[in-house]
Amino acid sequence: MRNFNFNNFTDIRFGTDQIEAHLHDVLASYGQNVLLVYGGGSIKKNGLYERVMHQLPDLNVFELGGIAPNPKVTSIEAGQKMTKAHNIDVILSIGGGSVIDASKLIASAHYYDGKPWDLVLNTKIRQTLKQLPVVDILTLAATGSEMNKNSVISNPETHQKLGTSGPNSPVVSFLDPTLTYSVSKWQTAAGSIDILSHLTEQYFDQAENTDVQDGMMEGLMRTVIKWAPVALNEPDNYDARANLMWSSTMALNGLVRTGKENGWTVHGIEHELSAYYDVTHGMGLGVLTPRWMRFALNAQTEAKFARYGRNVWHLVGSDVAVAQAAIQATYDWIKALQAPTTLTALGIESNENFAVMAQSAVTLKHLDKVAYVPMTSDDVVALYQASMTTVGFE
Ligand SMILES: NC(=O)c1ccc[n+]([C@@H]2O[C@H](COP(=O)([O-])OP(=O)(O)OC[C@H]3O[C@@H](n4cnc5c(N)ncnc54)[C@H](O)[C@@H]3O)[C@@H](O)[C@H]2O)c1
Repeated sequence: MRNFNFNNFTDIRFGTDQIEAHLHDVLASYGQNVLLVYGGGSIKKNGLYERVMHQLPDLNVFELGGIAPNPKVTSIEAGQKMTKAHNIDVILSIGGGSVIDASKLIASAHYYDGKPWDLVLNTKIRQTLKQLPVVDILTLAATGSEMNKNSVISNPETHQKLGTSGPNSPVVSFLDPTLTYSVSKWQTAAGSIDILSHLTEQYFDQAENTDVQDGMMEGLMRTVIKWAPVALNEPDNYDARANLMWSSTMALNGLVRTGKENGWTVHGIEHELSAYYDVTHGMGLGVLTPRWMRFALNAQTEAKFARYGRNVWHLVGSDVAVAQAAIQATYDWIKALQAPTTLTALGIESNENFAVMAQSAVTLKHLDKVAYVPMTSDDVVALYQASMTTVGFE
């Protein structure tokens, strides 16, 4: 286990009716001027917007809607202008990971006079800046953005989708599972796959003997595997939505990454897919993960894959048999969520960009050094190529 520092100051308000009980006072404690950030407008259709505004009659609420999935840097620029123009005291972010990610970067950009993309390219600058407080109301269980410092921002002009980390996570996060009843089957599946991927990325890691973290992750993985199909079939099953929501937060609030090397191989490779083809993040991960597992299984890693098979999938048998069956079980679970199982099914018809995407993933994520099983750009091209068909899995 590596050395680590761990703290997380996000105040979680989990469950129903927390918005009515606390939202007003939480926001007012930071000031009168609120920037409300949201996405495509589903909050206006499902009544959440009215419900929130009803709580805030005495606050000055300015609105920035239209944050797109895979949020674009242009939205951050718009938010930066608004926070400065209206002397914003606190950001209220309502949505999934895209909206919360965008809000956290806007919160930093408020204290910066240059272009927000500078802060993505150079996280060190961002770390020296103050950050507006971000209060969020989570509407989709997936990313853990509600309790971490990360944002992932896209720049379509440069074909880049990059992670950036701020000094603070949201100050308060409202997690009401009932708000996720309206999440579509597609997004429920994508979010659940994202949660599982966050866990496998941290579980299969160069640091050894991290039993505290691995045991917690096995429990979280079993939870997602159990409840995602239930949420898909019964969208308003509270227990399913509650377990998915809390596992998404716990998977990426920093707790289980402690003491790890944190190679995050598949995310680096997926970010290139989203940057070039704007695919749904979780769906890209769902296609790549089983193929990456096949790549990563070797004599050195077999015992860890067998542990995954026994403790997560309840498989029995020899190490090699359990390891292979666990990878197939991962693929079958993703398929059963009605998720695409090939890049072709995600609309990627040609391999023309694979070489440049692979090179970028290896360079940005140092996949040749910190990955669980180091990868060259040729390995990544082969992974993209293997993800074009179901050969080996069907
Ligand atoms: N910050 C992090 O640590 C982190 C981790 C992983 C991924 N990400 C990033 O987060 C983004 C993905 O976020 P996401 O998976 O939460 O999805 P999202 O925020 O992009 O939302 C996906 C879609 O679901 C809709 N939606 C949201 N809530 C809904 C609801 N209650 N009912 C109906 N529709 C709803 C949105 O309008 C949107 O169209 C990607 O850019 C990804 O790279 C961030």
